[in-house]
Amino acid sequence: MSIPVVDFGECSLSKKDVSGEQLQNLSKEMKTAFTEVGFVFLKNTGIVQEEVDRVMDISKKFFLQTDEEKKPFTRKTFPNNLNHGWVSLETERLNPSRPGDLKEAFNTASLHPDIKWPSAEAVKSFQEIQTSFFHRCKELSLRVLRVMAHSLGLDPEVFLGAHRLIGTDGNGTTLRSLYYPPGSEGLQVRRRSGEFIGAPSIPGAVLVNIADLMQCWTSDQFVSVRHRVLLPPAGDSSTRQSLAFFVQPDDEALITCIDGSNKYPPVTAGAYLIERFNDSYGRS
Ligand SMILES: O=C(O)CCC(=O)C(=O)O
Ligand SMILES: [Fe+2]
Repeated sequence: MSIPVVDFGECSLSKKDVSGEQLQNLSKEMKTAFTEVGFVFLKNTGIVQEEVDRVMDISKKFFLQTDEEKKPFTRKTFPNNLNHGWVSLETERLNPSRPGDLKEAFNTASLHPDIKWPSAEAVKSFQEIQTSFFHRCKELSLRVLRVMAHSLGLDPEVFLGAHRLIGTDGNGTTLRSLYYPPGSEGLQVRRRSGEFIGAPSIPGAVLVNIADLMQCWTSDQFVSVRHRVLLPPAGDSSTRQSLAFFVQPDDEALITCIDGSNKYPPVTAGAYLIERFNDSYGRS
């Protein structure tokens, strides 16, 4: 059993409008993936491998600089957005019962004009590349959110209405470039049966993860499942890179179960995110 692959061509970014009728089949396939697995690969999204490679390349150039060169861009030093910036090796701990994660990251969380961007010769186009890819991911995410609502028979605005501020400091959405030291094995996703299955990357495809807040919002109709990147086997010397776009509702959006139940208490998206940061970076 592997992660479902769905053709998103009907809603591709290369198409201007999407009619309700075209959403029918797509919605059905996405619903199955999100209710049974929690992850889905989307093909033909309009985001192409060349764009992804460009972001990967410039990110790698950033990571290959010395820690001294990266330090001025450290996360938590940007007053208008505390999640923006560089996360050094072993700073984050996504599983609180384990040591720090073996990875570096760069979070593009703010597009505010006051943000100081890396500008050394090797990474000159860093800002332009990260920013334009952020916008592409934003557009795709809005389309995915619309299909999600459609698939549950809901008003298309139910999720979109809470994602009006992506790309501003009133919304926590973040493009993360991740860089793992040599040998980290690929991503694995846990099935509901408990076994971990591989999620080997498909060139040109986008992997969508429901994640915890969306599970709460949909009252457990969509499932959020554990996933992990394993430690390297001894002797492997290749590094691993990935790009993750963490879509967040607007900070002030109140997330309440869409079925009207009280299965999860209402929470604003901003408060929820701060709580999760405290879990993975330590309370401050
Ligand atoms: O690197 C990956 O493939 C997955 C990263 C991830 O799941 C995360 O950063 O939350
Ligand atoms: Fe993750």
